[in-house]
Amino acid sequence: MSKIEINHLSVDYTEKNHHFTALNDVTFSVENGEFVSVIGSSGCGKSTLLSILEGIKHPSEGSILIDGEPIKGTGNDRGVVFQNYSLFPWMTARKNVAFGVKQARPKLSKAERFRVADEFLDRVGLDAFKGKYPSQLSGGMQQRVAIARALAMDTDILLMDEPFGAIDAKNRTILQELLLKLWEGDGKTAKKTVLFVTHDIDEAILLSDRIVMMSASPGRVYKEIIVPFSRPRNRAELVQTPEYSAFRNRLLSLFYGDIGDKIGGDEVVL
Ligand SMILES: Nc1ncnc2c1ncn2[C@@H]1O[C@H](COP(=O)(O)OP(=O)(O)OP(=O)(O)O)[C@@H](O)[C@H]1O
Repeated sequence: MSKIEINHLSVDYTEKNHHFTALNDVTFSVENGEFVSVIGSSGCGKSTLLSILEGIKHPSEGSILIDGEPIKGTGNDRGVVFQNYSLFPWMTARKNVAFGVKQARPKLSKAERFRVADEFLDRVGLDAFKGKYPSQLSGGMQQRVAIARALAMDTDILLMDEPFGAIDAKNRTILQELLLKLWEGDGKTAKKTVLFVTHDIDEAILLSDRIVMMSASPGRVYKEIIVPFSRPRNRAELVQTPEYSAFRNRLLSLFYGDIGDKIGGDEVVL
C-alpha cells in the first residue's frame, strides 16, 4: 500500500456562473519515505492539490487515501510548510515551534514540547535566535523556523508548497541541504514522506526521488519521472556531470518541447 494514493482527483471552481476545472483526473501515488516533487507551470493546480492533501479543500471528484484511509479534514499526520512562513507574529521562534508540537503531539508535557522545540531550532542553526519574534528574523530565518516546526511536529508526511520560493539563491541552497539532511535522518527513525511543490527544475532534481510533471488547462499529470541519481547527492559535483545536464535537458524538453535543449542557463524556473 502506498503512503499517499491520489485517485482520479478533479477539482472544479465556480465563480459567478463561470465554471473552471483546476484539476482533471489526477492520479499518482507516493510511497512511504519517498520524496516527490510536483512541477508545472503557474496555474496548473499544484497548490490546489496540496490544499486537498492538507484537508482544507475538497475534491469535486475522486479521492486521496493516506495509509489506505480517505482524508477527513486536516490531521496530525501531515505537516505543512508554505512559501510565506505562516508563523504567528506574536510568538517567539521557540513558542511558534512549541505550539506546532502541542497541536501534533498533545501528549507531550510542556517541558518536553519546549525541549523538542529547542532541539529542532538548534538543528536548523537558530539556537541564538529562539527568543526572537518573526519580525526580528530574516526571511530565510523565518523559513527555518517554519521547517523546524514542521519537523518537530514529527508528522509522517510533509507537504511543502514552494517553501524556498521567496528565499535568495544562497540561502535556498542552504535550506535545501538542511531539508535533505533532516529528511534522510540518522537511520534510526523512519523517513518522512514528502510532497514538494516547486517551480525550480534544479531544486526538483536535487531533492527528489521522483518528479511529477503537471500540465495546465486543466491541471493533470503529464509525466512521472524517476530521478536517477544516488544519495547522498553532492550538489556541486552532480551539477557538473554530463548525466545531470542530459537529465535536466530531458526534463526541459518534456516540459517545453524541443526548445528545452536551447534554454540551458543556471537556473530555470518553469
Ligand atoms: N478559490 C478559487 N476560485 C476560483 N479559481 C481558483 C481558486 N483557487 C485557484 N483557482 C484557479 O485554479 C487554478 C489552479 O490554481 P493553483 O493555485 O492551484 O495553481 P498553481 O499551479 O499552484 O499556481 P502557481 O504555480 O502560480 O502557484 C488557477 O487557474 C487558479 O486561478
